[in-house]
Amino acid sequence: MSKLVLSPISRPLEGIIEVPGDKSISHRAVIFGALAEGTTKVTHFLDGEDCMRTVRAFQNMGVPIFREGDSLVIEGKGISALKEPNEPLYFGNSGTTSRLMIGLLAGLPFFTTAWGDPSLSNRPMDRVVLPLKEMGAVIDGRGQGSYLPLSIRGTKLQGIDYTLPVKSAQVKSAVLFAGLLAEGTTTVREKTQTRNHTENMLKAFRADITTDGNTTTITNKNELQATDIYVPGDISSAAFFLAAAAIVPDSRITLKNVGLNPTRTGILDVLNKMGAEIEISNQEEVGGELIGDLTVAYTALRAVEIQGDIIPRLIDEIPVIALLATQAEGTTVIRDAEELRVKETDRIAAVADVLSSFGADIEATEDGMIIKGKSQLSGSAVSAYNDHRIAMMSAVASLIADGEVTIDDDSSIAISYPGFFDDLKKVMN
Ligand SMILES: O=C(O)C1=C[C@@H](OP(=O)(O)O)[C@@H](O)[C@H](O)C1
Ligand SMILES: C=C(OP(=O)(O)O)C(=O)O
Repeated sequence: MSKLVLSPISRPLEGIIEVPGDKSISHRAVIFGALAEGTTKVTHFLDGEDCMRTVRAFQNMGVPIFREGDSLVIEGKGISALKEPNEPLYFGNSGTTSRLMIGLLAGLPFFTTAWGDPSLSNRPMDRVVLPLKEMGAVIDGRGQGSYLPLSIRGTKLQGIDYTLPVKSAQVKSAVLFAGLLAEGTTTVREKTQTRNHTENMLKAFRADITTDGNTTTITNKNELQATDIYVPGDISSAAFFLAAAAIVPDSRITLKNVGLNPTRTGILDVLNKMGAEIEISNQEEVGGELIGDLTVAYTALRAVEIQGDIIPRLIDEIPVIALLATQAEGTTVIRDAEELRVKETDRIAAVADVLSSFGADIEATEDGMIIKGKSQLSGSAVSAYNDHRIAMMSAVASLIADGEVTIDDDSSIAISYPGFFDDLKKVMN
């Protein structure tokens, strides 16, 4: 636990930074590398705590995974070489590790137990357990398998045709992983498109998968082909610097090699609508994922309405978007974001609490929030709710507060952005 005291800054933010690798893509690179036959080299892998949970899970199943220079090397020996772990798998704080791994473990021929920290133990797992049970999975735990710890007796699964009841890439991915191991064909349909990194990477590893709009079909394949992966910068991490540049007067920041997959770029649409100018340069496609450099400068912001299909494209950025809204003229309304209630913490309640401590005019609603701007933020002592995104949002807010900000514990930042304060220092000099 480490308490953090931050002082407001008096100079603009300026500079160029490269944010760490994308968390979603890093998890998936480890999973597919471990399932494939051959060596997968992952460059710009995110060394955050969450992704290390996925690495350790596969090490516990006998897959050699190690660092070599800047890369992570995974020596896959194929799906059939995975071994029953001899200890319970610990997924820490990571929802992505849990949902994706449960999908996979359900179809592997051995027994596992999985557990997590107190936050993860309160997050719903029935959203993956229910479709997996329809496929024949044998899973048990509190609330009939709704919460970790879970026991998973891997078994032969049957393909299904499943329409996602929640807008969740984790659920989609869990069913696709199970589909990779199941007999027959598995189809996943989503009403609103969520991030598609699993589909992109399954194609790169030569799985038998097709996508047609929001429908994905996968057929059992025992062999995936190893391939090297470059992990783009995480737009969810870049978001904190996009916001910082937009709200600290006269700032200008460039972020290099950021992932610009359209299923993730909702925050850029929101910033544009708020009046911020974002320059995108050096765009290219690497391994099925779009990347590019982003430059953002300080501008007067105006309020926006955020709802509907854009929500999954910016779900993890809503805490920092709420901070942006406190600096925008007018009333910002965020709707359809009820998923925030079941993240690392209830992010609707946490954001409303933290930003009102800073003096913002914010009201939590059932599925979002209403923020009236523009407010002068004041120094305050806040809780990060043990949530990395709330901790970093609070740190960015401190840049424009008129007094000292104390954050009770900043250790959660290591979940997704271990070098956050080093990068912040780079643009403060
Ligand atoms: O698939 C993924 O990598 C993720 C999907 C999202 O969660 P949901 O699938 O629960 O919406 C997101 O919030 C999370 O940070 C990462
Ligand atoms: C919700 C998040 O991650 P996860 O679901 O993997 O814990 C996040 O990173 O904001």
